[in-house]
Amino acid sequence: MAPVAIPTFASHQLNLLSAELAAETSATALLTSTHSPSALSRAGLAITNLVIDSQRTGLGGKTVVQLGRDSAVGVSGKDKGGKSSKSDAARDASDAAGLGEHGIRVGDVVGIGQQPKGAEKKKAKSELEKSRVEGVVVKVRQDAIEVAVEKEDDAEGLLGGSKLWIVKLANEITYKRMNQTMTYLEKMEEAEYTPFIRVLFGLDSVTPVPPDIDLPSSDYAKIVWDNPHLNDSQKSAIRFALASREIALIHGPPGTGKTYTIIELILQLLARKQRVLVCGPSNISVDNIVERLAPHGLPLVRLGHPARLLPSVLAHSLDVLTRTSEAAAIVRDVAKEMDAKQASIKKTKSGRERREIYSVLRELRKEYRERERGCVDQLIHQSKVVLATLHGAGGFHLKGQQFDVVIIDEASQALEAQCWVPLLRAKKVVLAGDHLQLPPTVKSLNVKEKSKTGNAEQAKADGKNGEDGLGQTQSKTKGGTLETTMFDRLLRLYGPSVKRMLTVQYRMHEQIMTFPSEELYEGKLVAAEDVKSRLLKDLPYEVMETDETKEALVFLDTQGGDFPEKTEADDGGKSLLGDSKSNEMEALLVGMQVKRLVEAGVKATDIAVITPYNGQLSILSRSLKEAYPGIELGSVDGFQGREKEAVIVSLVRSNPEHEVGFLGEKRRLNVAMTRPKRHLCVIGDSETVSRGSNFLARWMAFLEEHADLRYPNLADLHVDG
Ligand SMILES: Nc1ncnc2c1ncn2[C@@H]1O[C@H](COP(=O)(O)OP(=O)(O)OP(=O)(O)O)[C@@H](O)[C@H]1O
Repeated sequence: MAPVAIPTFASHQLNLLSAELAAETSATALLTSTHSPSALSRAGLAITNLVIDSQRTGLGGKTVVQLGRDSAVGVSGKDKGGKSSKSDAARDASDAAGLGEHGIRVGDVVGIGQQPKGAEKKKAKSELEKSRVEGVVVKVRQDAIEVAVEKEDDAEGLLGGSKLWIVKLANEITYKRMNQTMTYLEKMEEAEYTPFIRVLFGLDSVTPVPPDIDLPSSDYAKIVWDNPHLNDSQKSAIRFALASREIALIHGPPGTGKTYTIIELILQLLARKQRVLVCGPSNISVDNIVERLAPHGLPLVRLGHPARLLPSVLAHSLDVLTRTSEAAAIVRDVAKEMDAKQASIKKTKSGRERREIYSVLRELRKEYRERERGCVDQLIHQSKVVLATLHGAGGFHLKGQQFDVVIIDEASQALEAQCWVPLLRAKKVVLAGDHLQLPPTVKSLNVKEKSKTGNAEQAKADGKNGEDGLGQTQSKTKGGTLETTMFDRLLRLYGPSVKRMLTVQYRMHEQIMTFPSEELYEGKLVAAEDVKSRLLKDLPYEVMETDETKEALVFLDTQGGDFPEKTEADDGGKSLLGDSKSNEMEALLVGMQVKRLVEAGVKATDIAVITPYNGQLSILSRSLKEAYPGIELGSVDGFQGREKEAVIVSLVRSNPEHEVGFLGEKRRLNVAMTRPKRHLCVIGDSETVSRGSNFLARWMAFLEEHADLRYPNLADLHVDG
């Protein structure tokens, strides 16, 4: 493939990103501007009638405000809390009331504002904008919510005495970082391009890795492995990543131990005195690595808002280290003083007194920041491994820092612009991912062509015949869409010579693995000894041997037209799910299969039902959630990265026109069929599905030949109830 002009690439990315941000924020903005606080609260996007219970200095010197229900609301005659401290009786009453049902979670960005009163409701948006204080939710309890406010001084404005409300906001920070990075790339003079940047765009060729690194005669053969259990493909990938000069892709099909391999790679790089920055697209992807790396006792630092980190990795968080390390003693003193001042605000009697305290607090905060800055620099400088989300690597903490290697886990789930945030600090990159599973979720259809139905699901399906496994949508559009990841692009630019594939999988029964392996992974996957013949009947708890539990692969073929699909909009009117498809008869079959598994002794928590269609998901939730507590129901997209002992896949599509919509996307099917460990049950109409693409036709043929094939009929459903 031809080299890419960097300014053209960057400006194309900027366009795509602005369309994506617009798609993300328009929904929130529309809601907050057109709905009253109480309507937003009913929709789970806001919590109303709040007062500040308390304030404290939280992690990283941030002011954390705790908001609780205004005890005057709904508890007539009680003390109106929030001024000094609530009376016990009022607190009991408000505790009992709690915050009610809402969808605000730890890590969400929220706005806290004065709640508009009745007549002002129409002006809710402008009121909110004026007085809004932004922050990140750090704790959610039944009766209170804690928010770390962004600009500490703002908290002052919230103490005016009137009722407050909080509303969930779109998180724009990730876009800001991507935009800054792309703008920087766009404006770079050619003379400023580093050799590494030139290679990433194909302006210079990648340095070839010596061909003998896996041979016993090579120096790389003498590596002393920290983990004695690595398999050969993992060792080879690590040698390759160590030997490569600029780029190494570690291709990890489902269950092949990508993260496992990355841990060893980090240890090997450190042994070679390399400075490493490890990133992932999500907090959980980064925490997963911190958790596995921490037992090795290395000096490591995890950047990121403490509210968003797993409790188990908090001890390595920069914010926490800034408080607990020796270097931090000097910072702690100021924090203590700030806490004392903050606590004294509650006791103030006049506005003047309060203002005085705030002015002292401002001075203290300035000092705190200066001392913290020194401490942070020291901590980061000492750490050989720094871990952050991709956009987190763009924060001020890493300003001026350079790394020998940047490792990006789950790279095929990351937007390319996101990857560039850490890469501007690097000389070499190792990307671990699987471009044959789903790419990052893109909300805007941006440059994708709309299908004749104008439906997003259908538009995605345009890729159904893309035989490269990536779908056509990306290759159709010059410059690609946001779904084209850096992993994809580098693979197209340089071909397989820049990657190594992990080939032993530790998840699936051999029979479940065979089709995806043959079709997508060149037949190279091997099932590890421990998993290749594991069945449900061998679970470590008592499970009866039945037709279900002794089979790894079951196919319920609903061909014949008795199990027709339905479009939500067929009911008349546009439902919230748009025109997502569903299939009620198929949902009954799913119910029947779940019942059989549970009756055989399989725990509901070991079963997942997944389907590509939200319409189907909502039917399944109605019928299964209550009957089988603990069962997991999910969309295919939402289940990526997960696994379960038994998985039932409901394909939904069954129509005389043989249309398959976005079922045609290979990567989605790949994710669906590679989630189970011991049992995969596929339910679908082979007549419709096999006409969707060659891939689907081959899958149906494979299932007919190799699965335990059954042709359910309506009578079965009545018998099984
Ligand atoms: N060489 C190995 N020997 C034994 N077990 C292994 C080996 N490599 C990986 N595993 C096991 O395989 C499982 C998957 O590993 P890991 O979580 O690292 O995979 P992953 O590729 O990151 O996962 P996913 O496929 O979900 O992205 C883990 O339980 C891990 O312990």
